[in-house]
Formats: sequence, structure tokens, C-alpha cells
Amino acid sequence: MGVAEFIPSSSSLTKKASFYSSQLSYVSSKISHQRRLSFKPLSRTHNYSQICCSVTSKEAQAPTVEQTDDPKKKSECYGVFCLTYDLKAEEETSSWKKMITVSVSGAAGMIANHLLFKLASGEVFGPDQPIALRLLGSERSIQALEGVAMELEDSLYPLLREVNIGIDPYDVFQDAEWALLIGAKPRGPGMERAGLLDINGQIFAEQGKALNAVASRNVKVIVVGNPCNTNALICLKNAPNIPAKNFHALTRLDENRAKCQLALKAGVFYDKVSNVTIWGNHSTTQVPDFLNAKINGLPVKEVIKDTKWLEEEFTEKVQKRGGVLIQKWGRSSAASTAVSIVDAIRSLVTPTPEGDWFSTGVYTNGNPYGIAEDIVFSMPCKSKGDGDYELVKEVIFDDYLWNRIKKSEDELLAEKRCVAHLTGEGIAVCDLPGDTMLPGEM
Ligand SMILES: NC(=O)C1=CN([C@@H]2O[C@H](COP(=O)(O)OP(=O)(O)OC[C@H]3O[C@@H](n4cnc5c(N)ncnc54)[C@H](OP(=O)(O)O)[C@@H]3O)[C@@H](O)[C@H]2O)C=CC1
Ligand SMILES: O=C([O-])CC(=O)C(=O)O
Repeated sequence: MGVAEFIPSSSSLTKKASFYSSQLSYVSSKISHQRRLSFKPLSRTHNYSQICCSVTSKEAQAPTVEQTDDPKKKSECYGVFCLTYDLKAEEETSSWKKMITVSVSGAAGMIANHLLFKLASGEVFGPDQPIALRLLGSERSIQALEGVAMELEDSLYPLLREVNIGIDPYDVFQDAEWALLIGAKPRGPGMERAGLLDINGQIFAEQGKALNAVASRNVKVIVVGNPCNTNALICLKNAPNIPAKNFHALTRLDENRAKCQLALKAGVFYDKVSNVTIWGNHSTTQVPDFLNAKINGLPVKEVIKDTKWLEEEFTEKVQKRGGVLIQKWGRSSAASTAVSIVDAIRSLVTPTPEGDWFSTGVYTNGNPYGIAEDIVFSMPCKSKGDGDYELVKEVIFDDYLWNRIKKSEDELLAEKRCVAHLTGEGIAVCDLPGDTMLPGEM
């Protein structure tokens, strides 16, 4: 067991967003499959949706190219983004809902490369839901992010109304109604878990502060970047003006993996598997719950009688699926993670089917199970489809399940002690269990 102590340096505590300076923003609008595009360099204080366009009718209006002699302005726009359409009146696509704003970090990364196109297509929020995408990158990735914006443009999604890229979270999270926090430093060879927690924790502390300052007061936040549970805890602690309940750590990929393994073993298609909970941390201590899960409406243990398989093989397969995938692919799950983010969002914006539930890592504030308070722990939830959720009470525990849950709880409590300097709870003491690993580590 390694013991490390983090005394917060003044730089780590007082560091403001380091990316305040330059940024590029692209705003696009697509109406009735015809493109209306505009580009404006946005300052931190602009209201983006007011800057964007509106239309009076479905008829195209002649574009006017904005001429500028300002060389700085010129260098900030390219191609069709330099065209400004003069759209004067209010939008009349009356069958569509009011546009929502979704901010995504790590937007030039592999997961985002799948996710953004699903968001823009209407697959996530519905075919009548216009969307503004605000994409957060860094100085490292700004060129790639321009490439992402270009591909989104070239995809001609009618619902995609704005694409805005930047490197300052205080800009990119402005008015966000959903914040999908994917960007994080991957754990490299020889890097201690404590080191990863510290580096990524600082990213999420900063982003929490930015959300607190500029996002919608009811923003829903899904933390994907690892270690996602503790990153989510850090994020919510740095965003005291946003309800802690609104923060999630993504464990839906683990739920999907568990469903797949149960379906395989039972010889049924996976739509027959329901009520699967992932308890705890998105790490190798996570607990895929086969006690409460069902196949064809029956308890899994009545369908799969091989308890040894359930307790050992199944559990370990789910816990380590990410690592096996990395060995095969040479990189971590990207497409299936994006799919699981879609699932996680849809579970919050559509009513949960009667009797079923879904897993998500949420803040343990008054949970009915007896899990330690003040951590982010994956638990069974159901939703009315309003973006909110409640914990499911109708679950049972046996010694096997409860002992495993406690191990994951211990791990998260240790991670929490390790990031105390980032949650405002004093001096961090890092005494992580030696076997603490991400699913992607073997
Ligand atoms: N919860 C879950 O179920 C899963 C979580 N994950 C996690 O999701 C995260 C993203 O995965 P993926 O998209 O595949 O990764 P990529 O490496 O493709 O992208 C990650 C992005 O993170 C950003 N980043 C932020 N800070 C740093 C830093 N200090 N060093 C390097 N990159 C940084 C980079 O963008 P930029 O330069 O623009 O900041 C980069 O594009 C990882 O943390 C991964 O472990 C992966 C699979 C499942
Ligand atoms: O460890 C990783 O980066 C990948 C991961 O979370 C997973 O596959 O579940």
C-alpha cells in the first residue's frame, strides 16, 4: 500500500482556467435541410444564441458575405463559416422544441468522435430537438477540433444549429444544459493512481468552477473521464450552486457489458435482460449485481444456476472487460462508451420502463441502502424522463453482494481522501488500496 501526501501548492489551488485567451467559435444553423451559416469570433461575454441566426420562412434568403479588413478577424474564419446570412425575424420551425445547449469536453478525442454525431443526428434528444454543440479542446487539440467542426458541418444535420469550439471552459460551458465531461489524461505506464487522481482532479475542479459560474443552474453533468466517480465528486464540490444530484459518473458502459455477458450465458438476446445494477466505482472493484437482475422477467439465479460462474467469471469479466478490449484494440473502448453515454442521457430524458431501472454513478446523499454518504457511487435509478432521477428502493442484498459493495465503497472513500485538496476538505492523504485499477488496466 503506497502512502503519499498531497499538500496543495498555491498554484494548484489558485490556478485559474489557463485557457482564457484565444478561442475560435463557429456557429452554424441548418434549417429545412438548407444551410444558413455564420461565423463570429465570440468574446467571453457574448450571448451565443442571440448572435446566431433566426429565420422568417423556410425559403432561403440570399447570403451576404461579411467583408472585413481586420486581418485578425480574417484569420479566424474559413470556408463557409465566413458567410453570414442576414436572417431577420424569429425562427418559425414551430414543430421543433427550443434549442438545447450541450457542452462536451475532450471533444477531439476518440469517444467524442462517435458521440458528437449521435448528438447531432437527433438520436439522443429526439428528432424535433435542435441542438447547439459547444466543444472544449485545448491548445494541443484546437486544430483537431476545427476538423471535428468541419466534419459536423459536412454531415448536414438539420437539427444541429450551432457548433462552437473553444479552449476556455468559462466560454464553452456558457448556458450549458448538458455538460458531457470526457476529456482527461489517460494513465500512462508507471503513473501512480494517486498521480492520475491529482492531474485529472485538477481538470475537474477547474471545470466544476466554470460550470458553477456560467452553466445553466439546472445543468446535468455526466463525467466520463477517469477516474470518473471521484472526478465527478471533485466537479460537484467545486460547483456549489448546482445541485449535487445533477452530477453523474458514467457506469452505463459497465451495465451494458454486464447485460451482454448475462445474455450470452443464458442464450437469450440481450433485450431480455433487465434490472441490472452496477454498484460502486467505475474500476475493477465495481459490482455487477446478478442478485437483483432479471432475464425474461425471472431472477437471473433462476435462469443461470451456475453460481460459481456468476460470482467469479461473470463478475471478473465485467470488471475487466475494458482491459481485455484495450489488449485487442490497442486503445480503450470508444464507440461502445459513446453508445453508453447516449443510453445514460436517454435514461434521464425518457421515462424508465415500468419495473426496470438503470445504473448511474450519483452523489450519495440520503441513500436508502446504507452506503457511505458524500461520495459518487453507482446505484440503481429510475426517471420520469424529466432529466431527474430517484433511487430504486426495491432491491435485496445478500452477504456476497454487500461485501463486494463495501470493498468498492472503501476504495471510493480512499480516493476521496486522496483528493481532499481538490474538494476543499483539507490536506489530502493518499492511502489507496494497491489493487485500485480502472477497468482498462490489467
Ligand atoms: N467511464 C467510462 O465508462 C469510460 C471512461 N473512459 C475515459 O474517458 C476518457 C476519454 O477517453 P478517450 O476519448 O478514448 O480518450 P482520448 O485520448 O481519445 O481523448 C481524451 C481527451 O482528453 C483530453 N485531455 C484533457 N487533459 C489531458 C491531459 N492532461 N493529457 C492528455 N489529454 C488530455 C485531450 O483533449 P484536449 O487536448 O482537447 O484536452 C484528449 O483529446 C479517458 O479518461 C478514459 O479513461 C473511457 C472509456 C469508458
Ligand atoms: O480504463 C479506461 O480508460 C477504459 C475504461 O474505463 C473502460 O473501458 O471501462
